[in-house]
Amino acid sequence: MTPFHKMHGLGNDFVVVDERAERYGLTPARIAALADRHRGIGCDQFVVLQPATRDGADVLVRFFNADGTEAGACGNASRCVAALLWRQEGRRETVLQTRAGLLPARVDDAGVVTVDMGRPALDWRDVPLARAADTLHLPLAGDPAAASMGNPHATFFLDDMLDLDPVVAGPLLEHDPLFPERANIGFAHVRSRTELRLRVWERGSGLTLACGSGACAAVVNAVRRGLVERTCTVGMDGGALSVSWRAQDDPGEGGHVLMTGPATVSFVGTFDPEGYPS
Ligand SMILES: N[C@H](CCC[C@H](N)C(=O)O)C(=O)O
Repeated sequence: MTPFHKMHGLGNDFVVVDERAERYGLTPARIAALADRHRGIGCDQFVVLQPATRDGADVLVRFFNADGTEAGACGNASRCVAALLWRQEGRRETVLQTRAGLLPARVDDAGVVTVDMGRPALDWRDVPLARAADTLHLPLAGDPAAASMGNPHATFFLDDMLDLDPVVAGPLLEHDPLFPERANIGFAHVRSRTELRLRVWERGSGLTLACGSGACAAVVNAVRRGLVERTCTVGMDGGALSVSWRAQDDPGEGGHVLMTGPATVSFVGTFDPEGYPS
């Protein structure tokens, strides 16, 4: 049997499996079956811990969406992994090795987690887009902006959150040919110079209660457009994150995006991988 932790960050929920000591034969098909909310455990993303392979990293973290596809970043799950390592190993500060790079994380006395999500990528090639375009104003109806936090995000800025329904517009935009690797689609409303409202249709998982990398991308894109200050509260259906895009000349974290918020263990359990299609 394979042990797991069921966790969430503001309701964006995860199954976390630790493969640092043993591999469990987790194929994309098996992951998708385990992520299924009726036939499996159910989660937005499936998170696998493996031994770090880079100097300076404490753990390699891989993120898989509910459809079994692997993503380069997952902000909410990154906070959850940092919180789990704190609970299990007593380490407040850890470095997560992800496809987006090495992400330093810190758990404070109240159990609130800050992850340095690194620098956003703003060039069309790095989002990526299928052709050259201004990532501040994509050639799409609704004039979204795009940025990568190690995963692709398009952010729409709405006068009213009801102007676009994420459940209707999200899947069409996720699969737009402009996004060769698909995209996470953010629907944002600027409440003030320091507050955004956001809903995200996530690539490979659909509408989630919160999206950490999406909150980071939304703040980056809003700052680029001059809509907000560099430190913002991002309110999502599941709750709020604090996101700060450090100025380029900031000592130590210049140009990095810091994301702060909660991480929760819901329960622990076990499953038999052989009981799921490989
Ligand atoms: N669906 C995303 C991965 C999870 C992102 C989200 N759960 C977060 O907290 O950042 C993608 O395919 O890039």
